[in-house]
Parts: sequence; structure tokens; C-alpha cells
Amino acid sequence: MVLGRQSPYTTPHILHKNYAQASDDQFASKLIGSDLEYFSQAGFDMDRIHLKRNAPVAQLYEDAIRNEGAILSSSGALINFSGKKTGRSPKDKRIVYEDTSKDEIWWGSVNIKMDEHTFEINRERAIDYLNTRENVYVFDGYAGWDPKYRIKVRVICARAYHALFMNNMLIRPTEEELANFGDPDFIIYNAGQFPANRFTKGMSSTTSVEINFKRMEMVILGTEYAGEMKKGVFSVMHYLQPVKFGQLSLHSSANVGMEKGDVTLFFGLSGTGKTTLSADPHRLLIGDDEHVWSDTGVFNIEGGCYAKCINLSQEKEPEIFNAIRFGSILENVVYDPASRTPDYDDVSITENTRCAYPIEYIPNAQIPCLVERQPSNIIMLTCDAFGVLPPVSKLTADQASYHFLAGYTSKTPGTEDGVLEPIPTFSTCYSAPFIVLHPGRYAEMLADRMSKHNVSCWLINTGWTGGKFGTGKRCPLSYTRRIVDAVHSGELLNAEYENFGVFGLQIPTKVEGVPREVLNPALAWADKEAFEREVRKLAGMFQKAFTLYEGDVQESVRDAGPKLE
Ligand SMILES: Nc1ncnc2c1ncn2[C@@H]1O[C@H](COP(=O)(O)OP(=O)(O)O)[C@@H](O)[C@H]1O
Ligand SMILES: C=C(OP(=O)(O)O)C(=O)O
Ligand SMILES: [Mn+2]
Repeated sequence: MVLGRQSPYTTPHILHKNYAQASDDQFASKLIGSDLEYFSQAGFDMDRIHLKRNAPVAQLYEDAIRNEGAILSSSGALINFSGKKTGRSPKDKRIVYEDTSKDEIWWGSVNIKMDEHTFEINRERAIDYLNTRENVYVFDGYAGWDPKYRIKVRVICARAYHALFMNNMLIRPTEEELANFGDPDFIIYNAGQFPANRFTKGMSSTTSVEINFKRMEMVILGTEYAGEMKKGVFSVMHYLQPVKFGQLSLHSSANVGMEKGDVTLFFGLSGTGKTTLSADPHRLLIGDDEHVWSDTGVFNIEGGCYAKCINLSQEKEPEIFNAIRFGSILENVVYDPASRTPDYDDVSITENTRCAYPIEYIPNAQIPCLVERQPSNIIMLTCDAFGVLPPVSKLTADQASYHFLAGYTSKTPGTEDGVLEPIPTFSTCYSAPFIVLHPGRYAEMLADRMSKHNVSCWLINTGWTGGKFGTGKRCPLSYTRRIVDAVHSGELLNAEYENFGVFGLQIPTKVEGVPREVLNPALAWADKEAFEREVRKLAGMFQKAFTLYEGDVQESVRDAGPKLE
């Protein structure tokens, strides 16, 4: 029997009778009769396709290499290519306008409406496409490490690469959990190789990424970028956690001190350093990207991490570098054909090169990925392209609410389709592309929890220092790490502070190991007038961006922003 020898995480269930050997077949039918029914009812052509459910990692490797042009790298990771789209497509992401969720959703600029009928058409198109494939992969796993708040997710896709990606990114069920999986709570139909029909009402391109909260389904057409799936799961949790469970979903990483057990959350849009800074040799990693702050503590939504590989080195980011081995997926990374060694400095395919690995590949992972303890520190990561914000400042409760709602940062090249250089942006809740409810709902829950548990809050600029990008340079990672260490050791709590101009931020006058002129950007700019001009320009941008939320917050929060008298 094949099963006994598999890893505890993956169990091969081959659903199709023509494909499997007799013993597998008997076994499969015993376990998953109701699933077979589900697939037939959904329109899958069970006489034609081979369904491979939770296939072993090695088998997914074989299929990806044989059928999809994947490459085995020298470290044992699998190098895959996502084709034309190498980042997310936010302009093609839609939410279905339907009676169960329409009054909850924030139909602001990010959530584009799709009607129910168009969803049905695209869903059918995805299933029709999957029916033309020889292999259809199914991965069943969980989102959310706390059993009270987790959901069951099913991914149905045509590429072994996508199945392996979600095997790494979801929480892998045990054999027993898989056998008793039952009906999923959320299903992703990924037919990314096949385009959307541009003549379908409501389509604006051949790419379509859509979520239906009534059906609890997601359909992907016309993009093979795997990150769409994990962020789709996040969007669902960003809706379900506050609305159904009363818990706060966070676009953040999280870790916990080995000695003190203190928990830190790192908020930040893509590229600001959530993954890099949460991998810390002195702390246990809870997760690198998506969490829930519940009544009882903090839990990770995912079972893996999705790190950026650009300029990755063993020396600067050893935990991540060493996680790139058998089972890990490298995405759009160029390799040396002779040695099959990845070249992380080569960005000729994209700057958004990635690696997805199971969280247990990080030596200091906290498994299960949850803590029954409330956070002590919140770090809001921003990547300031103007080089005016200090690398660290201490925020008051009102400033924390203000900056969380404003969400000032930059979009990192490559993470979204069409973004070629750092673009300053106000990404509310540091998660605008994934926001589902009105930002004020998340902000209010955050403020309540922060005050109830007396959490300290820090604004950390991992972006440019001492000038605009092109002239200044990005804050060296070693300084940011030193600052994060100073947050954790308590050094910053007891430091001396000075006021930072129109922003009214409190900045420490001294952090061991970080030069004074780095701590205070006013000292780093040679041209003082230019500095003042840029500060005022950025302050004006904040004020304009914040008008969206002014009516929803109390006066003290409104007052916590930059002032331009
Ligand atoms: N000061 C810094 N702090 C954090 N990351 C930095 C810094 N300087 C450069 N980087 C680089 O920026 C990228 C941050 O990406 P990542 O941690 O994946 O962000 P996120 O997880 O928030 O999307 C990494 O490639 C990292 O090496
Ligand atoms: C996968 C993503 O997340 P992050 O860059 O925050 O890791 C993304 O934004 O596409
Ligand atoms: Mn990340």
C-alpha cells in the first residue's frame, strides 16, 4: 500500500480509476466517495481527466519537469516559470456583487464589482479548460492554524507547479485530516494558462481573478503568477475573520522572542520587509505574511513563506537562503545552465523573483504557528521613496491609527503588473490590494486591541534614507535589523527622543550601531532646503490621502498626521 510510506503531510489519492492501480483505486473510492460526487457535479469530466489529490512532492516535481519546463536546481528546489505575468494583476481582480456580502464590502477604488452571471461564465470556462487537461491537481489544506478559526481550502489547478505552491503555502493536513476532510469551505479554480474571453461582459483584459463570497469560490484565468492564490486566500480571511468570527486579520508577519515570549507584528505592503525582518535568529517565526490577532493570541493563516529572491545571499539572509531546497519552489529565477545554480542577482525575467517553502524549512519556526499571548510590539513598515522619513520613530496610539489608515509606502518593482520602479502609494491598512471591508473597521479593531493590551507601536522606514531614490540609498538591512533588535531588547523604550518636524514623530537620538545622521534624515541631506521641500511635499500627500478617512475617525486621530502651518 502506497500510503504508509508517505510523509505525514501529503497523501496521494488518485481519484481516477483508469489511472490508478487496482489497490489505489479501491483505497481511493473508500475514502473519497463524496469528493468524486462533488467533482462530477461541478462539471469535471471524470472519464477523461486524471485527478491527483494531495500528490507527493516528488510526483509534483516529476510532472512539472516533464510537462511544464520546470528545472531541478542544484540545491534541490524546483525552478518554475509563471509565463507572461510575474506579479499580481490588481486591475483584473474583482469581487462578485451579491446579496450575502454586498453591504459588508468596501466598494472603494480597489474592489471592482463583478456580477454573479459573469462569475458563472468564467467559472465554467475554467472548468472547461481543466477538462481538456490530462492531469488535474487537487490540493486540500487549511488556512488558519487555530482550529477554532481555520477554514478548509481546496485548490483545483492544471499545473503541478501551482499544486506544489499551495502544498507549501497552505497548512498541510495529516493523513487522518485528509481522510476526513469533508466539504471544503473555499475552492480555488485555477485555469491560469487559459485566457478570459474579452467579450464576456465586464472583462477588460484576458486576465481575471475573482472571488465570490456567496459561493466561497475563486476563479483565476489568464495569469499563472502563483501569488494570486495565496493572496486570494488572504482576501477571504480578511472578510471572514472580522465578519464571521469577530477576529482581526492582518497583512503582517509575526514572531516571538525565545526568552521573553514577547510577540511582534510587522505590518507592511509587499517589499517592505515583513518576510526578511521576521526571519530572525533570536526569535521564533510564527509567519511571514498573513495572520489573525484573535481574542486568545496570534495565529498564522499559512503553512509556508513566500520570500523575495532578488539579491538574496546566504550571508545577509541565511534562514531564507537555506530554506531553498527539496520541496521549495523558485519562481522566475534565472539559473546557470551548466550548474543549475540559481542566480539571484539576475532580474532579466522579473525583479519579483520568489521562493515558496514550507514554514518548517525555517529553523526557528514556531510550530504549530500560533501563540496564546497578546502582542507586545507592532512595527509598521514603510518603504519611503523620498528618503525623508526616519528609519524609526515611536508612535502614539493616535499616530498608530493615523498611519495604519494612511498606509504610506511604495510599491516595489515587479510585485504588481506594470510597476517598474518604486512608486509612492497610500495603501490603506498596509494591504489595499487585499482589503475587503471599510478600512475603518480594521483600524478600529486594531486600536481597541492595542489599547487593551498596551502594545507599543513603531514606524520603521526600510526605504530610502538621505534623499530620493536614485540619489540616496535604501536603508542598509543591517541598520534596520539593529533597530528591530533595539525594539525587542527594550533599548528603544528607554531611549531619549526628539521631535521630527511637521510629522510630529518622536525619533530616538541614539541607537547603538546606527549613525546619528541615519536616525535623523535632516542630518543626512546635504541640501537642507531640498529636504524641507520634500518633507512638506510628502506631508501634503498624506493630508490629501487622509481625506478619505477623515469622516470616520475621531479628532485626535485626524490631528495625529503631519501639520503644514
Ligand atoms: N532595510 C531593509 N529592511 C528590509 N528589507 C530590506 C532592506 N533593505 C533591502 N531590503 C530587501 O527588501 C526586500 C524586502 O522584501 P520582503 O521581506 O520579501 O518584503 P515583504 O515580505 O514585506 O513583501 C528583500 O529583498 C530585502 O533583502
Ligand atoms: C505575494 C505577495 O506578498 P508579499 O510581497 O507581501 O510577500 C504579493 O504582494 O504579491
Ligand atoms: Mn513577504
